[in-house]
Amino acid sequence: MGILEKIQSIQEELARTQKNKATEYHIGLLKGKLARYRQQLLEPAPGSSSSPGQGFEVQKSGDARVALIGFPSVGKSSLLSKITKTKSEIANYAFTTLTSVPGVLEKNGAEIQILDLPGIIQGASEGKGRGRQVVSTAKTADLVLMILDATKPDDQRQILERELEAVGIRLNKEPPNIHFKVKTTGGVKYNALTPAKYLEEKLVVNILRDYKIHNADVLVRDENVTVEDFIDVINASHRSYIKCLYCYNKIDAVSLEEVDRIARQPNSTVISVSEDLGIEDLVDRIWDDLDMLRIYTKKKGFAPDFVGPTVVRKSKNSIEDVCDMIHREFKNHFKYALVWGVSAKHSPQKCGLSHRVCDEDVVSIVTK
Ligand SMILES: Nc1nc2c(ncn2[C@@H]2O[C@H](COP(=O)(O)OP(=O)(O)OP(=O)(O)O)[C@@H](O)[C@H]2O)c(=O)[nH]1
Ligand SMILES: [K+]
Ligand SMILES: [Mg+2]
Repeated sequence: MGILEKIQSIQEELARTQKNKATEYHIGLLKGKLARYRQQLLEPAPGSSSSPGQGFEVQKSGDARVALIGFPSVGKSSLLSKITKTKSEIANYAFTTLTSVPGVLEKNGAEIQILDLPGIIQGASEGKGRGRQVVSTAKTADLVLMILDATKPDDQRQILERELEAVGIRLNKEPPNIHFKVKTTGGVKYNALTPAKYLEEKLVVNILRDYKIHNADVLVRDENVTVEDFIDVINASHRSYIKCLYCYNKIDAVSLEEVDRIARQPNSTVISVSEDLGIEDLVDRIWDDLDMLRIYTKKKGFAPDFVGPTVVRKSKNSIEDVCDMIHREFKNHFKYALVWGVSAKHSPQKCGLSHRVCDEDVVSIVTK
């Protein structure tokens, strides 16, 4: 049996197995196996030079990358052409775009790379069309902008989510709170801070056995983690936790009531590229979701540079991170930093490398 058939047979078994307490354990094992085969599918076949799991090779540029993911003809290229200076071919037939087309969105002095991609369809992650390349490219993004057609049924979103999940992308989710470490001896040591509701030691041990892991520490820190979460932790090196903004295009073609309903869904925004509706809001949302901070650097005796801010992420916002953004060598010559703005207790505050900056702080780095 090939991997695709194995995957299919497990999926069929999962579909016909009723979910209840008695089958929970068996379902857990099946899910572990399924994840293992899916992973194999994404890896190049031994001896082959091609690597099916690879994305389109587009040089990363700017301060962040946003990938446009969606079915054919939902308006991905129309949007790219609207918010960047790049023109990507637009037409009313499916699969107009056949490769990855990068454009640059300028916002708040930052440069955000927007990647227009070919449309994907159900089965993309298993290699239908350019699908696998597209979903693999999505993995490299800081934000997935899922473009949806407001005139189409709700299930379009779920189908796309499943395709992204199949290649290990987890949308709008934090990594599961499980400590996991593979060891060389000692067997599997399972512990939970409070008893896990959906996991038990025997299942954990047997899933690990299927992965040929016989020695490991497992500490469950959150009672709500699921079997899927545990499988994700075993496969952590192949998982990407990425924010997703759901963007419904073509609202010019649906009723106001429908627009209102869609706009109220979580992480969702509504636009019409052709009627120029909601575009500014969308760009603001992209900026917010990328969690970027603008830092204005200042040389001694000069006014701060308010035109070309140094951009850092909220999760990497120490003075050390700011130094790294300016120059690789910078922190080696670092003496102290002067900081003006929200993060400073007084202006300016003299700070070390670990000080955390806020949006629009002014920073002056003093070197040795
Ligand atoms: N009614 C309406 N049509 C739109 C809107 N935006 C784009 N379109 C039309 O939708 C069709 C597809 O647009 P594209 O930008 O080529 O779509 P795409 O998602 O890039 O398509 P592929 O590259 O084939 O995957 C074109 O005929 C556009 O003119 C919109 O806001 N409203
Ligand atoms: K199209
Ligand atoms: Mg296109």
